[in-house]
Amino acid sequence: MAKVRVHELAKELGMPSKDLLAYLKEQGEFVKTASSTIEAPVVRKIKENPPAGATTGGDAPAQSAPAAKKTSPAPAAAPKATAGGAAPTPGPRPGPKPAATPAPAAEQTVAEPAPSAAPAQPAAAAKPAAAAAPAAAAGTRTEQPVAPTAPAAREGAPRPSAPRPAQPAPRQPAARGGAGGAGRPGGGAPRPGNNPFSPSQGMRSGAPARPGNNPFASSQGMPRPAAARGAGGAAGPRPGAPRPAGAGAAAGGPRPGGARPNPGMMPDRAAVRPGERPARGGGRGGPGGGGPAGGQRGGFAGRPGGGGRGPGGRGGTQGAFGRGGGKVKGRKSKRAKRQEFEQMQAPTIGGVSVPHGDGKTVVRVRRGASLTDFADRIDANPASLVTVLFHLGEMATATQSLDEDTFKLLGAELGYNIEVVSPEDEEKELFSSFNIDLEAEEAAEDDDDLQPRPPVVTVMGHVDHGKTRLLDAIRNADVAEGEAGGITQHIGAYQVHVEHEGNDRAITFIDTPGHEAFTAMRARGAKVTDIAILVVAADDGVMPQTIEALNHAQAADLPIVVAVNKVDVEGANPAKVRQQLTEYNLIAEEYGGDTMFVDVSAKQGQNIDGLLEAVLLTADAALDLRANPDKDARGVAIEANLDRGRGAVATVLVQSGTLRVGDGIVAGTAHGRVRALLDEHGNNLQEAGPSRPVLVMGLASVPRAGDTFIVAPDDRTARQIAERREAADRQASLAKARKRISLEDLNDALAAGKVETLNLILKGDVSGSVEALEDALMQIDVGDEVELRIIDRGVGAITMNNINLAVASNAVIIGFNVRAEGQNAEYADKEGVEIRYYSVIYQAIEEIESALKGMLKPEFEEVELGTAEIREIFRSSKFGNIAGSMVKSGEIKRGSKARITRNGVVVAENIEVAGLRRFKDDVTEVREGFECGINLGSYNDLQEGDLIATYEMREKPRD
Ligand SMILES: Nc1nc2c(ncn2[C@@H]2O[C@H](COP(=O)(O)OP(=O)(O)OP(=O)(O)O)[C@@H](O)[C@H]2O)c(=O)[nH]1
Repeated sequence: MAKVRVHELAKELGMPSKDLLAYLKEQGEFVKTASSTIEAPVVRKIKENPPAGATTGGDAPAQSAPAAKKTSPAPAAAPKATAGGAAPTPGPRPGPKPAATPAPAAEQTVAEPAPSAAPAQPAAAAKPAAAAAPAAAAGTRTEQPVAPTAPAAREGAPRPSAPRPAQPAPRQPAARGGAGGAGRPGGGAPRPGNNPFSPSQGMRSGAPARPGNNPFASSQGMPRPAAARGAGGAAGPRPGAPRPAGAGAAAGGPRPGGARPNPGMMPDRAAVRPGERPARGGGRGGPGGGGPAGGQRGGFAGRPGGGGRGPGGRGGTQGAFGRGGGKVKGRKSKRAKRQEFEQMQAPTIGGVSVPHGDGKTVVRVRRGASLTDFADRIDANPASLVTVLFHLGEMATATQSLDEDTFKLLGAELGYNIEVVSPEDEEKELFSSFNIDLEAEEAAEDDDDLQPRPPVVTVMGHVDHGKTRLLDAIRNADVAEGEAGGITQHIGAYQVHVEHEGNDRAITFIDTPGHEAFTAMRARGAKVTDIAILVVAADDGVMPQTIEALNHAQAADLPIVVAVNKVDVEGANPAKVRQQLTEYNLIAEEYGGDTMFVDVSAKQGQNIDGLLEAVLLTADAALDLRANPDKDARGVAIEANLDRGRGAVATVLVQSGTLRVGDGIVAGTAHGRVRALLDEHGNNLQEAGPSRPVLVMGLASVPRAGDTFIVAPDDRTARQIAERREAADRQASLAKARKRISLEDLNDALAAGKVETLNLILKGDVSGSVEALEDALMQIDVGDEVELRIIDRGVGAITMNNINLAVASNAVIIGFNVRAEGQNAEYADKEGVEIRYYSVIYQAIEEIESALKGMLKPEFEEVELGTAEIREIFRSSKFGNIAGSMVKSGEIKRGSKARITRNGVVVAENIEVAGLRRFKDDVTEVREGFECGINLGSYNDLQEGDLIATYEMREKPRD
């Protein structure tokens, strides 16, 4: 959901922005100006509880409840204040269950009684209150009585956000359609109709509906709550529905679950709340439902040769409703193109020639493969497969990744048994061909083999909240080793030692802050991190990337420790951070949750040991961190680069086993023999055990961040594994590198073959920058006319191979901090290969973006030059009809294009002004207010009163 700004909300509430701003500031929200954004949960709260001065906004029950609260805060707030000690207790982290700090309750409701009640809080009374706090916090909103005893409170409301799943509200299908009114009756069943894209319609009417690759399906992408999907009738009881689905009824009365936070408070879920959005019937049906019919009628209503100007000419759904006649853009809209496509008859399978299997032939494709990949395997034309798939009721472009179901469907039709192989399976197969079975190896380990290992931690959070500073501070707090500030090398990860409960404990930190790197590694299947530290600046609060990081960490099932940073800054409000995060299911221990929040100042090095202790406590409580050190090492490459003096160097994290100097190792497509191991202090190590990050020297090439590594039984095996991986990568890289054109769009399939492509080869000094550059380039949006393909990428100098590939595929090479030297440069020159060198990523992106824009076909727009009204028709045997006209506006130019309208209706267009005369003289132009004779060449259907408008097409600059 888009964030709401202060002035927008103020408008909605019918009050001046500055009053709302003041109110928000009073409430402790981080807003500065009227255009500051407000978090969704806060918006909701404000709407439910509008401040004094609001004239509208807030639904009925919400308004009445807060009104009661506002006028008589005592009943709600007083018990809480006395029972709970309502003041936040910022500062150093209190004990695991400290005297309760039910800050949210205090803040959200009435601030005044809190401070006075706080200091005198006896510890004994605080304990039960601590557990009751969240319930109390939320309960004040609806004046629901709060159970005074701790156990009851725990059961009823263990944590403010957690109860979502605890209160399943069975959906009542009947209520949905009826109450909503707008809901399509019987939304659960596919509507019989003309949707050619429905897998359950058309040629294969028997095929069951299933999630697929239909770009129009609303249910694709991230799984969404059942309520969000159109055909949700089948969803049954929906856990977490805070109010009954009979929304009509629920909207009026107080919410049954009102005492708890509900999903509506979560910004990302607010959009799918059941009561607010009538269910769409059948995801696929939605936008396309009226499409074909509308498109056709629109087309017929328009002039022949539709798509031109004139009434109904546009041929879109507008035409279907009798509107139309608007200006036609230079390009057809996606919708128009789609409708055009819909109007085409679905091609029959006999119409295209595709090789058929015998029903048993097994074809293996990689997960994420496209029709092009499959076409390669069976020696077919990808465009034909697009057609076949279309015929089966699925739309996909030739380069779009298909899911397994779609491949199965296609395979069944063509007589192939298509097996989709995941990268993990591929890896397993590869290893097993060398008699290496990592799973069996692990399964054979028993408890005696496993030794405790240090946790591996990643620091995430919003920009500028202090991630880097915190990592620095932690590095410097390496007290046990007495090497404060002694980490001399950046190797991508480091280990610190702390004294914990009398033991020396190590913690490994990944030194690349941010969830992007973390997720990129995860995407490659590398599970590196055990615990995430979520850094939130206490003076800024929860920000968009805080939530993003949180989601990424939760998606990876990582326990989270929250570092509330910058507590030294004036105006820091650590309690507020705790309160904000409750909305996202991170409940501080102080509030009865199980997440440790630690107030720190990275800048002043304050309470870093507290944070490290929290990491260890969380690791011990939530994880079983053990590994077998007595075997060949297995792990992940964290970072790698090409070093001038040392060759390829890679920082790897050993995950199990022990890595030793002299080991034969293969990491991704790189292999070699470990020549030296260095730690973060630059010390030479002979070996590295589980959770130890080390810099490895001796690899022949540079692995990618996130590549897994293993110690191979011998050098030859290592080399062969690397080569096999490289070959597989090469095969997959072309298809994978293709920039996908908007999923919604099927034009690319139609236009396949016509698409202009910019092929790039990226080379850089460090794998990280090559990846960053590639990601950034893939995000360049240049519309659908140009395709950007990264056909190869790698670390190191620009080689002869790169240049040959560039020659073969007409590609441009981008050298990021690397060059083609000596004869390679000459060769590139000779072959006419363009190599562009950059050392600043943004410059590279900018230039490529403009290059792409330059490649775009010019867009033209029509510019009207002038109009003239025909006053008299002169017939000439030599020239045909001459229109004696008066120029009404602009000027009429010889040679320009003309359009004739009669009573407002276009009767002809694209006619050339062949001759122009003033009296007896031929002229090139005649201006407004003058009479002239216009000759329109062979076009003679002219009448007095017709309007001749002249225009020309001018190239439109791209923005
Ligand atoms: N006062 C104060 N300033 C801090 C603290 N921690 C970080 N800062 C400052 O906040 C700014 C941002 O800190 P960084 O560590 O660069 O933040 P980051 O999260 O790594 O930022 P990105 O790398 O841009 O994502 C710097 O100016 C730091 O000096 C702190 O505890 N107190």
